[in-house]
Amino acid sequence: MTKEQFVVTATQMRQIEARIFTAGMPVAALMEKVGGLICQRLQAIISPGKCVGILVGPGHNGGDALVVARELHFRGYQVWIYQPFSKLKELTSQHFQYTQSLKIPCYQEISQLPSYDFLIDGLFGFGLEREITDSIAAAVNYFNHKNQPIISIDIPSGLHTDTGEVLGTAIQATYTFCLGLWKQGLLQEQALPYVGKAELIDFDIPLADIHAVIGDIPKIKRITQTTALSTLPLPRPLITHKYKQGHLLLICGSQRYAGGAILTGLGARASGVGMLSIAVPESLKMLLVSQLPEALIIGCPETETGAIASVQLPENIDLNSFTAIACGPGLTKDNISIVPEIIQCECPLILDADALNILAQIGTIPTLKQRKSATVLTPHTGEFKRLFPNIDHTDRIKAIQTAAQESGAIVLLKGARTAISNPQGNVWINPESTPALARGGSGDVLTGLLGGLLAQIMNKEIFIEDIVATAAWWHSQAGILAAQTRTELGVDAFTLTQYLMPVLKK
Ligand SMILES: NC(=O)C1=CN([C@@H]2O[C@H](COP(=O)(O)OP(=O)(O)OC[C@H]3O[C@@H](n4cnc5c(N)ncnc54)[C@H](O)[C@@H]3O)[C@@H](O)[C@H]2O)[C@H](O)CC1
Ligand SMILES: [K+]
Repeated sequence: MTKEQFVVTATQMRQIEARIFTAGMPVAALMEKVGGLICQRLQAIISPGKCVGILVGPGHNGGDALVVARELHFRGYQVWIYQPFSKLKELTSQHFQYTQSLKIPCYQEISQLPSYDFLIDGLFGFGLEREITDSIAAAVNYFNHKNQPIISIDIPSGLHTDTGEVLGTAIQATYTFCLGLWKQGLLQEQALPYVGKAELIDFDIPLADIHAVIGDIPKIKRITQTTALSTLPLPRPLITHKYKQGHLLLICGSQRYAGGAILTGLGARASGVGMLSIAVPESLKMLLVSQLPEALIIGCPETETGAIASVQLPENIDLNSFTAIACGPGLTKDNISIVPEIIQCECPLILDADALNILAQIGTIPTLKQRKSATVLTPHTGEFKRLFPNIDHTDRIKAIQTAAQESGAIVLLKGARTAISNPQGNVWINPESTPALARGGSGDVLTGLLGGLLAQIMNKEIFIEDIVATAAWWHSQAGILAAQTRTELGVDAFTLTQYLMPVLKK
């Protein structure tokens, strides 16, 4: 595992650092090393001679900031310090004293502050214990309103290290330099408006110390490009044929939502799955054939509202001839017998969109209890609350762990920070996405892509959860790439399908 995959709480970080100190690394030496690494990084962002304001807190976050202040001062930046605290930790106080002997200007009142080009936020790190109030809160709000770039050390001051919630108020960082290991709060949805562009500053924490504290297999992992690409069925074996590359059945579409079937099919196409069958209402059959000539389109009997009345497969093909089934996009809730009809299939089953709404209607847990094979649910927040109305939804990570554990399914909760949990409570968080994906149809593409990937891993030692994480990563990277070229307004779902391949090429 690479450092980028780990996610830690404040307690875990404190325990890991305590091991390093007990092993003999002096605290001051670590702070010096960290301050030097931050300074190196800052010099790549702030051109020489610029004016840099440094916010200094009472703890070691402040200590880091003072090391940075001193080093930027020696490198010719115009540095001033804002340090409004009366009591500082010993090491922080020594660093503060030295900056004063270097005549680096220091202010206690925001009214006296000079102008600045950049602000370094060293108020609080993972030692934040309570709400930020009074003059500190006023200062944080003052700096936020100045609308000038702020670089937060470790965590934007004011954010809860584990939950990402705002304690009173919080710095809205342009960049967050997270130190050593990713803090869990930075990956929480509610932290998004405060974290800005986050990067990890590795200060050589020994892997042994990490595993000693968080165990051999961490409960919560951050999806990275390395882990995502490692599970793709690439390269393909030289000797293969279309039936060995999986056979996916999509059950989707209705006269009201024909496009959902097409988008799901296009997502599946991009996955490279060997055989693709798409069951749609009979009246959509020719439309799908025209859009996806390589797919086997199955025209099903339809209700008078134009929804699939039942999944009627051609003779000698039954549900168990497929290596994955995905059901839901564009289905409508007109016919709720579809879910019970397919729930017994022996291959991995993905339920999305209206299949989830039907599942919620007929009873999530009792229905899923019938499953003998893997099930993946891909709700957005609204569908998730309907599926699991009785669980606490405040902390998204705990909510999907509970839902997965109660239902026995893998739950992928879509959002700005899509999170995945398996029934054992292992969690994968997708750390990057784009608001460009917040459009109708994006989810259909993900369902097709995920279905196609799941269909290809049969009898391989790839965990289903890893493929689900890969699909989430791939889908969001396509959105990010498309938004880069077409702006965040230019990523309609069809365009998104066209950017799936370029992500792999990249
Ligand atoms: N542990 C190390 O040696 C290293 C830590 N790193 C950096 O230091 C911080 C963690 O340092 P710590 O002193 O534990 O906590 P903070 O600097 O975050 O400050 C907490 C400090 O502030 C007081 N406090 C907490 N909440 C409030 C509040 N709402 N209002 C006022 N005061 C508050 C609390 O009593 C503490 O004294 C970590 O994030 C890193 O930045 C180094 O990177 C490596 C060495
Ligand atoms: K900070």
